[in-house]
Amino acid sequence: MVAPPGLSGVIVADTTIGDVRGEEGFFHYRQYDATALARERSFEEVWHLLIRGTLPNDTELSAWTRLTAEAATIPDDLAYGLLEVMHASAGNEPLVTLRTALSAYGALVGDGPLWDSDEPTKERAAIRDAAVVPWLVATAHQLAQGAGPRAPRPELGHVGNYLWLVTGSEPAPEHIAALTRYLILTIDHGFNNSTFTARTVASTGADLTACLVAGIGALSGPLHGGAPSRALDALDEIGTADRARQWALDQLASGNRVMGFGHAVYRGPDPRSELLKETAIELGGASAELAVHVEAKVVSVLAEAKPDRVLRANVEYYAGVVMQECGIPREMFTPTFACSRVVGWTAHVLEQSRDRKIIRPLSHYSGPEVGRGSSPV
Ligand SMILES: CC(=O)SCCNC(=O)CCNC(=O)[C@H](O)C(C)(C)COP(=O)(O)OP(=O)(O)OC[C@H]1O[C@@H](n2cnc3c(N)ncnc32)[C@H](O)[C@@H]1OP(=O)(O)O
Ligand SMILES: O=C([O-])CC(=O)C(=O)O
Repeated sequence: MVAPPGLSGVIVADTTIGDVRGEEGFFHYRQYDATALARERSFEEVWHLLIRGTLPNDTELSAWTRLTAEAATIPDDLAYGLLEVMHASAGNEPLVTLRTALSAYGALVGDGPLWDSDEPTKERAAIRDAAVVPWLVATAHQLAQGAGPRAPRPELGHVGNYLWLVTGSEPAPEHIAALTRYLILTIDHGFNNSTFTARTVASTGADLTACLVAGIGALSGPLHGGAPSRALDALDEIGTADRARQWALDQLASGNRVMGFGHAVYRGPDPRSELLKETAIELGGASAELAVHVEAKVVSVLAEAKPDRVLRANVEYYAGVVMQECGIPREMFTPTFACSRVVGWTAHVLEQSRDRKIIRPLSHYSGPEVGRGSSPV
């Protein structure tokens, strides 16, 4: 059996974490509409849902909030070694420093392979790694600016604390609300490339941090998580709405993809893009207005160029506009995405680790003919 290119449309695992129904333009976490969760719930509640399988009641939420806030603090005896590594990587993009720092943190903590761990140990590692990523990301950014790390402010909640760590200012309630929506919308998304990557590593029984570092690597590419800053760069380049159509035509004529458009699974609107568009408009600002105009022009140019494919704005398009309005610098867009997706990766890694079957497909050899005994001489 030969799978289609990119494994498109192939089901490779069972999951109870969530799903994307591309034809319907719908996705869910566990048994809840993910966009409803993004409108109504806190990040901590959805995190609990992904890891423990249920939305928490008040008592569970208090305990979970305490647990995750404690896990977000690097123990003093490890902080020095970790900061040494991060300083050495500070000249890189924050996402590169994140993957380096998370790997170093995993090494300092010294978890064993998932294969040998019991469920409570695996869950502890999952919470710890996901909790610490926002601080690592924000500190990577601080070090790249030649500044020192900021002390976490857990009383602001997971999202408010992240905004504080990145911007150094008291976060506005509307920015916390907007970023919460974005972060909940991007926690998980079926078998996207980075999640599949993390699960593939998990299927070998490797340690949990190794799975997450692999996921970060996958997320860094422009076709996956690396698009929002490029989408915003494009808006800057376009400048005014009247230039959008020609700009899009030029992109296609040069063989370029328009970043923030198209999707591997959605065959109509991406529901995340619709909610983020609403959020961007609520936040106001010139970028949102321009983005709305440009979206319409780009969609019509793509429809002319690819009449047999519906290519719409994906989650990354308005993500950049929302993050910019919240005061997050452009080089921090993909690292901010990593802060939410790490929760999805950990849920998937825990699930995959319960299935003791290694993921190992086949390839079709298409080189010169060869047989037993073929040798270079
Ligand atoms: C969180 C996320 O990862 S969301 C995705 C973020 N990435 C981007 O925004 C990058 C731009 N978009 C893309 O590159 C693609 O749409 C992807 C990677 C998201 C999906 O890729 P695929 O599943 O291979 O796309 P799909 O099969 O729908 O492509 C169909 C055709 O449309 C073209 N196409 C798809 N997206 C775009 C785009 N944004 N700009 C121009 N052409 C496009 C493809 O090149 C393909 O053309 P072909 O038939 O001549 O080969
Ligand atoms: O599902 C995908 O292929 C890409 C995506 O939107 C995501 O990972 O959020």
